[in-house]
Amino acid sequence: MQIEVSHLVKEYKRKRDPGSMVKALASMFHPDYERFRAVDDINFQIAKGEAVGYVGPNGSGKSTTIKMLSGVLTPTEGQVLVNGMEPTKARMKVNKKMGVVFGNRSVLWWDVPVMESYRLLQTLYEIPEERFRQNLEEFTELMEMERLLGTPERQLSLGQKIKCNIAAAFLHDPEIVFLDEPTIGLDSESKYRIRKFIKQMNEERKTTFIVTSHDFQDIESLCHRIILINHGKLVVDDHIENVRKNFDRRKQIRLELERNPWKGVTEFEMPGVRILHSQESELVLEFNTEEYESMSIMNRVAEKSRILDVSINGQDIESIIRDIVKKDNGQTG
Ligand SMILES: Nc1ncnc2c1ncn2[C@@H]1O[C@H](COP(=O)(O)OP(=O)(O)OP(=O)(O)O)[C@@H](O)[C@H]1O
Repeated sequence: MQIEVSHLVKEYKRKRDPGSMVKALASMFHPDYERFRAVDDINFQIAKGEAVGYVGPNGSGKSTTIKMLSGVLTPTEGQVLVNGMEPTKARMKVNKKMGVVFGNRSVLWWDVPVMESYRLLQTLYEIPEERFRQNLEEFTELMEMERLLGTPERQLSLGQKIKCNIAAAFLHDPEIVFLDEPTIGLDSESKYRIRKFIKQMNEERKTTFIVTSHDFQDIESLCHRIILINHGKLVVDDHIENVRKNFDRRKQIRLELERNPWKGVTEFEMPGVRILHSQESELVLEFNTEEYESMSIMNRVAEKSRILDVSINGQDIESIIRDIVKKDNGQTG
């Protein structure tokens, strides 16, 4: 396995909630700290060439995990091995095999042409000239960035900046690349190009990817597997298709009716079936697949109106994940 994470824990200190105004004032002078687990006993393994979406709500511990995988933070307990090495102990060696792309941070120098930044990275990572040239040629062609190389970063648009940062992350032929919100703030054309480039690197070079993103189109288009964490604990680790199969609980039926008897009605007569939309001839219902089958709902509708057309949709992965998190938090609905 290329990445092995076992019983990984990271504890931070945070100020204890004082509970009352008086205590809050007192705690300004004598703050009372408590330790809490941002990452709490996580285990997973990632093989070379996998593309994994590491997802979870804000504050669930994603960045903390990635920082431990890349050797920036030392685990409180447990172990991370990258190619058999502990990242904090062999930081230079491990870093040479890694690349990072932060959608909202840059590794390029603000004031110098992009090419000069690349040259500095070449020196830093000791990239042989021939390899550097081949990679640069391939990346500039794939992401159409020839014109950008002579421009300082400060003059680039957000999309151009991200393209240049992505190319920068791949110049030293990393085996593992961390992508943190790689397409944040981009238009759909730039998103498409960037995702295409990343997929190509994954398929042709077998680069391993760990993607943390709140944009589930990134996750769906780039990753085969999802690891979901919540409050620092691992909740799901499976192929996206299995997550869809095992957790898709809500379906929507869109019906075109000759006459819609539920027009202006807010409740459907079968408990638990929700009316999402009801117009002249269109009715959209949502139901839980553990409670009902689509046929029984359609039969009930057909008792009152002729059905002209019907389509049935499952949940998208984003709403499936949202439901799993809600359930894990002990919420319903
Ligand atoms: N240096 C730190 N000191 C104390 N607490 C921290 C520190 N860094 C993060 N935390 C806390 O640890 C928890 C996990 O944070 P982390 O940044 O790993 O979450 P995340 O899943 O990456 O969130 P987001 O999606 O918002 O980026 C949060 O409660 C956060 O406030």
